[in-house]
Amino acid sequence: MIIEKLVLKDFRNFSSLVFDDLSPAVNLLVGENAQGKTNLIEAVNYLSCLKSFRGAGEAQLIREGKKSAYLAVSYRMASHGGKVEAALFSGEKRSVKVGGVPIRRVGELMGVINTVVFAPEDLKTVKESPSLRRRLLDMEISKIRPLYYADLQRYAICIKQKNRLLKEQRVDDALLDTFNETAAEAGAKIIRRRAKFVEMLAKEAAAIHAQLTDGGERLEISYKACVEGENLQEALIHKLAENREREKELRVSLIGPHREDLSIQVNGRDSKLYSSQGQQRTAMLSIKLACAQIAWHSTGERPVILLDDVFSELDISRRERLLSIIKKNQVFITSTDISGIKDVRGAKIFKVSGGQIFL
Ligand SMILES: Nc1ncnc2c1ncn2[C@@H]1O[C@H](COP(=O)(O)OP(=O)(O)OP(=O)(O)O)[C@@H](O)[C@H]1O
Repeated sequence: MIIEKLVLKDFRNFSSLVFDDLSPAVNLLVGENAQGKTNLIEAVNYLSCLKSFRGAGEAQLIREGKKSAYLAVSYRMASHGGKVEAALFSGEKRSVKVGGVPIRRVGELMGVINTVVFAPEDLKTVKESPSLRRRLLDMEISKIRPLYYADLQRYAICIKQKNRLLKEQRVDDALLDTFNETAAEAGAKIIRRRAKFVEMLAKEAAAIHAQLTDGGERLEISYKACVEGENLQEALIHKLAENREREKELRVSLIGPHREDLSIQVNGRDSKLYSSQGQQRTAMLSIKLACAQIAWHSTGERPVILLDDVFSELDISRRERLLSIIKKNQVFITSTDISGIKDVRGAKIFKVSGGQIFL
């Protein structure tokens, strides 16, 4: 897919922007620090999932001193084109439209615009808590399987209610059984999808990582679920029954996909504990590019790739290998330094300065 036009009004440090001379290949957004480069790719990404990849809330996205912000992208795919727009208001509910029609749930937007973003914050996914690795899986699967998002929501609500019950003085066993049944039903679907996705991810990411490192490093990814086998739902029911007393004693839900993790190993060792910062960054980049490959295979459309400040961390040969991997996608790359990237074939260079763009 190709983003043809981005319109911003009072979004972050952009008061008013119509950005419509985009390249269908590489777009280099170059400028000094704090000029609005990341804000631009944050806006494109926001319209794909209604979340800021920097973890910002809606209030932070609205230009300081203003009460509302507006963002819109027009896109083109092989079969059709369309428009996604969002209006954000301080203290009021946002309004989101796809093709001019308001949507009520985030799930309705999933997969409409597919982007894969890689930003310095992504290093946390390797280094920090399992919840970030689960979030990566869940976001990427939702983009290609919008129904998965509904299963996740159903499961999350169930676990929240179950945890509330487990905190009560006297736990109603019949109610606990009901929650466990719902958790097993939705949980089994989540585990099945995650396991299948990670199987593809492991293969794609290992190949990309070998390419990026010129065969110098080996990346292995795996997902260890709490249950395995043909009938995951039944296995999960049994496991929950086995752990019922322990859950009651500890007053928290311990078993299920909300407690699982993705293992990321470089050269046979846990990347979180043993890899250098550069190795972790390359591992994460390989994982994100693999997600883009999977999205392409699953939907027939190549996602838009958003790379925030990635070049400054890569040596020239890794930059060149990276560009050859993503050369068929539309790409947005932010950088403070034009040297070393100005010769990228087919690239359009935009200067970003003080919330404005110059060609
Ligand atoms: N809600 C907001 N209203 C107005 N300005 C904002 C808002 N949020 C962020 N900014 C400003 O936007 C500017 C640009 O931020 P951005 O992160 O896009 O910079 P950048 O060009 O990517 O810089 P760097 O190269 O340092 O990463 C900053 O000066 C920041 O203070």
